[in-house]
Amino acid sequence: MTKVTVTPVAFVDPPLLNTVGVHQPYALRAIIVIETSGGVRGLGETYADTAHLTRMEAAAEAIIGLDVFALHRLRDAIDARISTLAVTGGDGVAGMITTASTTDRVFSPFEVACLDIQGKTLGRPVSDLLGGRVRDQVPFSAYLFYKWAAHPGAAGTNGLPDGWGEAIDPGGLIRQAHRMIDRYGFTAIKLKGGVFDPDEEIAAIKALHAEFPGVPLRLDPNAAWTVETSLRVAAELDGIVEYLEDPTPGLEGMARVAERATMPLATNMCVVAFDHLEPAVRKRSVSVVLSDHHYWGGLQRSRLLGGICETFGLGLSMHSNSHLGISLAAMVHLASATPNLTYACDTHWPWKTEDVVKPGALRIVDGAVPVPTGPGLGVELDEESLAALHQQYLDCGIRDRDDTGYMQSIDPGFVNSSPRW
Ligand SMILES: O=C([O-])[C@@H](O)[C@@H](O)[C@H](O)[C@@H](O)C(=O)[O-]
Ligand SMILES: [Mg+2]
Repeated sequence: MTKVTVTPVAFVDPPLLNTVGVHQPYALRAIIVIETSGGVRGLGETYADTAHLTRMEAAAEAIIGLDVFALHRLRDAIDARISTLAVTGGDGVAGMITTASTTDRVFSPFEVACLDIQGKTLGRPVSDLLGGRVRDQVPFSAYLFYKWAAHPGAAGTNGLPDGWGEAIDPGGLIRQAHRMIDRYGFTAIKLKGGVFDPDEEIAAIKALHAEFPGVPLRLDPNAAWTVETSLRVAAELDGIVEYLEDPTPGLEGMARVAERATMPLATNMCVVAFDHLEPAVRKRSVSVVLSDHHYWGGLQRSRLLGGICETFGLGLSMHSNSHLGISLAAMVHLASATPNLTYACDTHWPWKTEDVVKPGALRIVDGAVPVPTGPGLGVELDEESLAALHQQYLDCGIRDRDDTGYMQSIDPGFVNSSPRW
């Protein structure tokens, strides 16, 4: 590779509520472009928090000259370079996932960009580099959020409603679900919980169950509940949710809930790196791992995770954060080539209105994304959009995702604590 660029971008994001606060008016991402001496370009996408950007920029310099097929050497070079940096933090997920491997998180978008180049060079889709597709469409869930109608104007945006409307009760969530399902045809529903008292969230899930009978449901409070509260919610939602995601913090707490809950427990919080797998299996903390190539070290290492889950009889699903089209393409190629990924994946895709890739390559039809079959990732960078969203990054003033700080700027009494109930 002869040139590697890291470009931070910001895109408009609605006021989606979660247990640590509320999404800021713009979500941040970094776009990686790798170029070879032969003029082939590969794309990657990752978080853009300040500390992460510092590591990415250092890594980008360190890998110039390496072969895009030498992925082990690439990871070693990145590991060696970032271990010399005196930066901390920068998880890009508002403090919800802090124990993932820093090397894997930094390596991931470069690996994806290299696979994009490999695919383009060979004339094959990335899914073929991962063992080939086992499915031509990748199902996703309707990812519902409690939300406000608009960002408060004083907080730095125009305060205009985003079109989705307010959703702070079961009626609002049902309207949101109908809109999302009408538009995209989703056949599974996930609700981001941990926002309101658990009884209100139980009522919301029961209302969704009544409105969409037979549709698999999930509730994810991001570890907002104690073990006792988790068990109470689990008993109420027995036979209603296909899994309960991160009800309570930590492997120990999850194991105590798992012992008595009737439904599987899933996580993208207490098993987020390879060294968490052994204790999680030993303690029987979870039965489903939500993979995420952005912090599991890219697509090849996510396949390794899939193999480990298969070996230990763990289910596999896929986690999401606010993202753009390069990430969705990578998620779709990976999911298409992972036989044991049998749950509908998560995506924040419906919540965004801007992108850095040209439209058309990715779409959600009948709740699933048809896997791109062209060479590489199958998405093309839109240079004008990249420049515009980079300018938006420069102008918006946000440099780190901070859902808690933003919430406190609106509600000074808000306290971020886990567990909250
Ligand atoms: O977008 C959010 O607010 C989510 O809460 C996200 O940050 C989580 O990482 C994620 O979707 C999850 O499943 O925990
Ligand atoms: Mg989750």
